[in-house]
Amino acid sequence: NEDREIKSKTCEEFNECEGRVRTATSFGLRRRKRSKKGFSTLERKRTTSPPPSSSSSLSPVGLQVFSSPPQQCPRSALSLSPPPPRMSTLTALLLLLLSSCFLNVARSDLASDRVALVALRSAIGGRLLRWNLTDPPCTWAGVICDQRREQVVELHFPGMGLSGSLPAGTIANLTQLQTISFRFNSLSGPIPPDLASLSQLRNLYLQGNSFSGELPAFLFALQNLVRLNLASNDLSGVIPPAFGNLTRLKTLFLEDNRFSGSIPDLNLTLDQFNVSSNQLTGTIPSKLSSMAQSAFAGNSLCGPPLKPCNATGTGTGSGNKLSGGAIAGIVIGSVIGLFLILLVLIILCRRKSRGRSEKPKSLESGPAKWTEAGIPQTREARSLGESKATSAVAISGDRSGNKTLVFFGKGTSASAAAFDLEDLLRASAEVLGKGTFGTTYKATLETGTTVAVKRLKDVSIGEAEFRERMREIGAVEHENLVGLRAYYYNKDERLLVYDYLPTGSLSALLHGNSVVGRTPLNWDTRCGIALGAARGIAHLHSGGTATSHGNIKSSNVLLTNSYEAQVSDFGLAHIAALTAPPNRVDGYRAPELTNSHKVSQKADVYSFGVLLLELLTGKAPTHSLLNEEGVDLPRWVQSVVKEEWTAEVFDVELLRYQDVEEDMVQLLQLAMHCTAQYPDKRPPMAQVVNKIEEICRSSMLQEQEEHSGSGDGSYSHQTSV
Ligand SMILES: Nc1ncnc2c1ncn2[C@@H]1O[C@H](COP(=O)(O)OP(=O)(O)OP(=O)(O)O)[C@@H](O)[C@H]1O
Repeated sequence: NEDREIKSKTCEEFNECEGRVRTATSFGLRRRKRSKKGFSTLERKRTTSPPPSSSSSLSPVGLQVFSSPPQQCPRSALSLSPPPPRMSTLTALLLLLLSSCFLNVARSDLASDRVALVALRSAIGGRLLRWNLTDPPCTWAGVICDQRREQVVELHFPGMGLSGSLPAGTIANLTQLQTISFRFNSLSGPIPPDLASLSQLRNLYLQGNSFSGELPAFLFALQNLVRLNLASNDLSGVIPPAFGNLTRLKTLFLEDNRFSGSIPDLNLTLDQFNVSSNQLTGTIPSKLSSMAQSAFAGNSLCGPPLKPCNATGTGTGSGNKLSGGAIAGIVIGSVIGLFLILLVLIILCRRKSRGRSEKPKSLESGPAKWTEAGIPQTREARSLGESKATSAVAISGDRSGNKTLVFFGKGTSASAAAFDLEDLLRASAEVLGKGTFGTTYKATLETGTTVAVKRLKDVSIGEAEFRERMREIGAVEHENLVGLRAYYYNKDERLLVYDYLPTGSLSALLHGNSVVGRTPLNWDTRCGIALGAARGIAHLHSGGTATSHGNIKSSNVLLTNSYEAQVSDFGLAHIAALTAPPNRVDGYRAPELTNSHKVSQKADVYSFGVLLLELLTGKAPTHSLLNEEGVDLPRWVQSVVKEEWTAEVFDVELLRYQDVEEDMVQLLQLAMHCTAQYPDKRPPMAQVVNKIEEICRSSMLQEQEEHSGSGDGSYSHQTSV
């Protein structure tokens, strides 16, 4: 009876404690799966060791119970065999000895993990893995331990410049590893034989290295593997049918290697699969026919989803195989032919349009100018097909002779009627980009003033309504909003004049061509941008429930010289909503907006959430299909987080800021909150601002101190490398 009592007390304590564990992990982000080894130890322990004396001093073993459903606890307690006779002192002593022995084993587990990590570091990392060896291994960058901090369960060393091959006897000793991410390093040699010992391994990311040789047999004994990414290595040989043994496998990426032979008929239900850019031949197994064509591109494969196979097992076409030279000849011939046809067409078109528009000769050679026809005569403008569309348009004043720009605001470069329409027309212009509402140009006036001019297309609302809308937009002044400085209206042409922000957009900064010397954004800068953009949007929303932006995305977050964010294009979605639907990028659009004319504050919050995810992951939602995960950004992040490998979602650039990891996770949680599927579940923008302030406060304060301490007034966004 005493024994039964003790056991049910233990269960109560465990359940009480479970509540706490749940709260601590309620976001589901930091939770780690418990190891099987832990469970089996528990089973042994539960029948042998005395219960912990209080819930606050629960041993780690006690916590293991919570991985079973709560109701199982009393059941298992009651289902125990009849109570044993009273414990003798000797038995109690023996139990004490056993439990202390167990704790020592746990301690020695971490000690041996530590030894393995140090060996790994000296083999492939050197100083690149900046660990303070006097700290416990669970605090080392990229090393994640189980909840009891007794064993290493995950290693994340993406893009850290690691090189060399993994010697035997290093990671083999980290027996509880569930996730290994060594992606985008320079590791070489065969697939590490040490992996054979890691029976708990679920996620293995070795893509973007120089591993070579054939796929080893031990890989197919890792029964727990769910995700395997070996893309972009130098692996060769065949794809073994033994992959079929990995019954839990959901993701298999083998693209960009030198695999040959055919794809085996795997009896697996894969969510993600890619073998493109190898030397594979033969028919695609029917089970893989639902995958995208791109998953097989760059091989000599046939069958759905590619073209049907002929008798020889290659793509349809003539039975006789064409030689490589013949194929190359045909391709080159077709390209040249096509090019010539295009050239003739272009010459004909240009002659025709020249005749029609009687373009002044000086424009051909002179500096790019806005002409009286309102055409910025730059090569870019012409290539965008603008000349033709606008050649009949003249900003020569409407019938009433109105040739004036209407100005708003005060005291900035573009305001205070510092120039008139004539000045604007004489300015040299450069296309910045073509968006939903028209084309935006950078116009440099002869005085040296630079402004951004948006040339609206397809606005069919009446003049009075247009002018009223402009008055409303022009009245909005906020440091995080790109203010409308002036506009021009006549029945054929509408120009909006804004301050020009030289640093460009967040989109260009995050995803711009990786120009040499491009500065990656550090954590503080990203925090500041998130906060600035949130404040700008919150200011718009403070104008009443009917006010919303309607087109929030990273190309509409512009940056000042000191990397402060200003949100642009506000108010335009409402104008477009009255005419044509805004061409909002799907990746930012809230799921409830099936009718793209609709805009709402809650939809803005969703778009802003996607923007936060973009800042944190470095991935562009518009390119979601190109993400290796092949899903939209919120869904992808959710799936990664659900699988408990949170660190994987963050931009590689951010992974070096280990001291703000908690802040990053909190911002990620906020982004997920903003992108909740149901609008009611999303927080209002004012709340979002408060939360970002709270999350970013410490790092921003620190940065402000450094800033004021530097005394030169400059703001550095350089990443400390
Ligand atoms: N005031 C400005 N200063 C500097 N760059 C600007 C300014 N306004 C717009 N841009 C840049 O010009 C380009 C075109 O902008 P535009 O607003 O026409 O299209 P978009 O932002 O790509 O799409 P959308 O029209 O849907 O907002 C974008 O790269 C944008 O970042």
